[in-house]
Amino acid sequence: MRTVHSLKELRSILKAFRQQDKTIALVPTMGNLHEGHIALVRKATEAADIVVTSIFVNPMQFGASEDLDKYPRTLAEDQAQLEAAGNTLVFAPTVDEIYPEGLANQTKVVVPEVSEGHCGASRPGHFEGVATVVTMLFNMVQPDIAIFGEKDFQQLAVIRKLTRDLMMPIEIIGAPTIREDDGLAKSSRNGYLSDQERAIAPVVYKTLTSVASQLEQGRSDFNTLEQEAKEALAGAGLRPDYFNIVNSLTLKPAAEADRELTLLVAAFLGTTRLIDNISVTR
Ligand SMILES: Nc1ncnc2c1ncn2[C@@H]1O[C@H](COP(=O)(O)OP(=O)(O)OP(=O)(O)O)[C@@H](O)[C@H]1O
Ligand SMILES: CC(C)(CO)[C@@H](O)C(=O)[O-]
Ligand code: BAL
Repeated sequence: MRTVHSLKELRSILKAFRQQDKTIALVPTMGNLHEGHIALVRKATEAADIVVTSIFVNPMQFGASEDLDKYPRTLAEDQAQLEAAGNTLVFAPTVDEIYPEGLANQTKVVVPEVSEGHCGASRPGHFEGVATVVTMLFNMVQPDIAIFGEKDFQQLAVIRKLTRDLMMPIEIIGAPTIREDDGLAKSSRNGYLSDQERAIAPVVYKTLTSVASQLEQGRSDFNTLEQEAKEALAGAGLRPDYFNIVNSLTLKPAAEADRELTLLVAAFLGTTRLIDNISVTR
């Protein structure tokens, strides 16, 4: 497995693979890899000949008061896990390589509708940053396939729409959320939790599954269910950011006639912001 830091090296290696008619899968990450990321890489190895994993903590998607500076950077450990999972190439560029003219002068990609609400409302500019860097990664790697986790449900919807709207010949594959034994979705940010917070964190998934089963049993008073879920989170010591029951495709508030629903949640535990979701068919 090779690691490259420059676009020039990346392009020259990929050109050789393309000349051999190899198919390429891209797994974009911000590093500090865990089993959730590795599941994406394994899926990629089944779907394409060559797997490129990018590791880039993208400053454009972080708000001014967010955790850009403290976000864990663990390249050596990440490389070892990727090698074991059958990854071919790691692309770990510097910020200057990606934004040589700085962030203020950078052309941006805006994805309407699905970027609005939920994390888009709580993290203004976040999905613009994600859509921009993912578009750039797609142009740099030119993959046949790209794999993203369903844990970031709204992000996956944003990327599906941008790929469709910009006519990119890339198949987007979503992969299920990998969880700890107690249900907590694996996330790099779980590492910020104190022992006491870590013990409380599974309440997020427990609340999701409880609301999901009530929907399956026929409840459709969505606003009341959302309110009850936020109260359950607050009662356990979390500070709910949002708990929204939405149409799985549009991410708009659920309507009585909708059959495919997704429950989207974000909540703070101390200073750590956790997100999760679960989908229900009724
Ligand atoms: N538990 C998980 N199961 C499946 N996919 C995941 C999981 N966690 C992250 N991913 C996916 O891995 C890719 C890279 O995500 P990222 O590097 O932000 O990881 P993360 O652990 O979600 O970090 P963060 O704590 O910053 O949200 C995304 O497509 C994301 O959806
Ligand atoms: C897709 C992504 C790598 C873009 O920076 C990031 O948002 C992430 O890790 O989910
Ligand atoms: N996992 C999505 C990346 C972010 O929170 O910035």
